[in-house]
Amino acid sequence: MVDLADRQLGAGVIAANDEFFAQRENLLVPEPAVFDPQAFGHKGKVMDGWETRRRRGADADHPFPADADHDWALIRLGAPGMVRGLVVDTAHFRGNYPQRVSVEAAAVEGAPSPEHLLSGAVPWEEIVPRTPVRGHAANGFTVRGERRYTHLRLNQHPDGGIARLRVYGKVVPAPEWLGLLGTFDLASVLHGGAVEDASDCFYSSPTSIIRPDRARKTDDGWENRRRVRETNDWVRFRLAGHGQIRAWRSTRPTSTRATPRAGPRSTAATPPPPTHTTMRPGSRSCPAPPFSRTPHTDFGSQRLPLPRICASMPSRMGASPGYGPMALSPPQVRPVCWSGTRP
Ligand SMILES: NC(=O)NC(NC(N)=O)C(=O)[O-]
Repeated sequence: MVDLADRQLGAGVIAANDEFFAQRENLLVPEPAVFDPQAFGHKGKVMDGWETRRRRGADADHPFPADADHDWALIRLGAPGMVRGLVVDTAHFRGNYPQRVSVEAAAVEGAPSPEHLLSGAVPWEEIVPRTPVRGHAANGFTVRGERRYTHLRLNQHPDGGIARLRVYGKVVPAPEWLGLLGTFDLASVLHGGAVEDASDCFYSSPTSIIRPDRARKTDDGWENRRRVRETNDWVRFRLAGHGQIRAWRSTRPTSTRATPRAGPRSTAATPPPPTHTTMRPGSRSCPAPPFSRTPHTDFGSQRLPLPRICASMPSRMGASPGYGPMALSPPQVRPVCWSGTRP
């Protein structure tokens, strides 16, 4: 699945009501959050995340925050789509994480301002109800529903700090936009292409090679582990829809083949990946969602690509290992149990 809130797809945190201790933009930094125990600034502990000030009540007669008091951040998704899962990562926020979080979502085309999004004219739907979270943990939520969203509102009740937000889902571009483009990259994640499977993801995810941005360094690409065996490494892509191939292009080391041999689980005679294709407006077909409709608590048991890819990236994930399990199970949204405990 794709992180719809990936900064490299164009996602951004466009507003927040408060960012006293740490800036909202940190929420979408691609790398794991870091912590320097010696780093203190004029306001307090330097934190890698979005952290608001502590709330108090309205006056001496009401010393504590009211039930409705909360802090919020507005996120523009890099690509519109259906949200399947969220990770609210409170890494390194051990005493200053929020007591509860909630997430709302809306679909507004174009580039709406924060003022417009908050004006009351935009209908927001709650996709994660107010739910207690753990500190220094990756708090995972499964989201069900077929609605397509462009923006999220992340709320912390009543205040606190969150290191990272990841929004996993399926890209659903506007059909009118694809029709206007005419010829476009049918494999691109921005247009709904996705990686279905791959022979190896040891160093990095193969989704890297269908991202719209240019690779800047080696780990911006797909790299498998080095070994000798009977087959080449392979990736199976799901294209955005049926299309007429005009051209295709790949950037690869010279020793690899343009037409990969089918891997053990790939479809036979897989053609080379198309990149520039024409799609007839309205011809796009959405594949079945990767989540089942039954409640579940574990991404892994649903055979989702996320943990499999993460699990096969020990060199990267090793930088921030361990996420505590959660015991909460609200009706529509279920926290995901992750193995291990943060050090
Ligand atoms: N040590 C802290 O984290 N203090 C406060 N936060 C920061 N960032 O200083 C707080 O508790 O809100």
